[in-house]
Amino acid sequence: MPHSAFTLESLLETHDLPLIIIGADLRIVAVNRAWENSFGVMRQNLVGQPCCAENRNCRHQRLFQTLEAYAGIFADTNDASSQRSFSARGFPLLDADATLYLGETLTVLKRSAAKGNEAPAMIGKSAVFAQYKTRLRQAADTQAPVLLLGETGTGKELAAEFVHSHSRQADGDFVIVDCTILGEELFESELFGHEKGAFTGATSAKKGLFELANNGTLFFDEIGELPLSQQPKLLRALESGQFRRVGGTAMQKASVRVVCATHRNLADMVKAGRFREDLFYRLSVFPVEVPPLRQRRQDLPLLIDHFLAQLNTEADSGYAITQTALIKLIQYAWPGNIRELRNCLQLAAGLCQDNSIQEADIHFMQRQGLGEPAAATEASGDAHSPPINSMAQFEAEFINSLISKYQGNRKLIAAEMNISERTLYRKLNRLNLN
Ligand SMILES: Nc1ncnc2c1ncn2[C@@H]1O[C@H](COP(=O)(O)OP(=O)(O)OP(=O)(O)O)[C@@H](O)[C@H]1O
Repeated sequence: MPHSAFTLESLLETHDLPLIIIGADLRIVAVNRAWENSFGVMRQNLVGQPCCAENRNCRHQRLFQTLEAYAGIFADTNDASSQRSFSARGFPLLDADATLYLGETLTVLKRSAAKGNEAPAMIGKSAVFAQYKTRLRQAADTQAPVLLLGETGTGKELAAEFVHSHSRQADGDFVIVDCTILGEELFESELFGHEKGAFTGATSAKKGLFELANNGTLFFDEIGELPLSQQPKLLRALESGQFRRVGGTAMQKASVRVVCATHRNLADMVKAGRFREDLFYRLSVFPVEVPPLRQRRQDLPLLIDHFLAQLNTEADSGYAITQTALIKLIQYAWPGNIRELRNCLQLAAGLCQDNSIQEADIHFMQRQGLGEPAAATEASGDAHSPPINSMAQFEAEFINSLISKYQGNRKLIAAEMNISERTLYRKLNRLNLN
């Protein structure tokens, strides 16, 4: 296999969301492992297959016609019995020969307890981790809304699932609301549902995420991104437990446990007038700080073993790590936390010879806006931000020019950059352009 193709495969694997690549003939070109795991189908049974069971007029076909990136919440039409829905982001991709493909990432929104889905294991034994886990158990025992505060990649989504699976709602569904895509257009119809004919394209009635989470947990991921204009609507629904579907007259009821997460300082956002104070108090009854990986460095060997074991099972292989490579991993500050550690090991496994991960196979993410990879000099505490390097400055200037060009419309900016909105969102955070 040519080296470049091999590296691209590795890059596909560093996406922790299910990712699918579709060709203009509406057939599947590639999927990553997260996709195989989420849908329980191996890639050899997928490549070459049609993208959708009924692929006339599907969202993928529309992208090839309009070349416009999309984001929205869709039901799993390939397996209607699963009642699964997911938030999908599609974006155009061009290869070196200017052939057009479609990339799509999915977040499965509803994990059904009825199907015996257990929350994935939370690994850690350090004192900091033990304290944190105790706090999560306490949070699970109360009925109060929980607010998870922590840096990117620290495991907030995993913590939310932990709270759900240890709470009285454990027999209900765990439903994720991705606030980074809930703009003004989508908010009400996705959260509260809509009736048939409520707007163009509403060809049938649809339940909203509140209804889907009835008797379960509604997890608002990145709650700090919820537009100010939509916040009163959410507050009203949470206070009363009632809402109306778009285009409907009847009041609907849903009993949901609310868990939110953010990497932002919501209290500062309240002071700056960017987050409603009443909603902040409503959501932050039980705050939980999610510790960054550098504050629980003792857990690194355990986490490394865990991810290597995962890779060995998935690839039916026997990866092992050398002592010097292990030391290199332990000395690093992990600004991208557990997600960065997992991606780093995945890439190293792809690059190493004879299944033995050496020091040279370990590559840390170049963090635009944060200078060189962070060596861990402090045992704990926050990573300092070195001066912005010139590459990051160049990238920031480029993105700024697109922000002016498209008046801040993230969908259009992401499309022009050939990246997903989620990736754009992470770049904006890293470069402090939000
Ligand atoms: N304690 C843990 N043990 C094992 N895996 C973990 C642990 N914490 C997090 N992970 C893994 O790390 C990855 C990132 O976790 P997660 O998506 O929950 O982070 P997050 O804080 O929600 O990130 P973001 O703020 O960027 O959305 C996931 O693959 C998750 O399974």
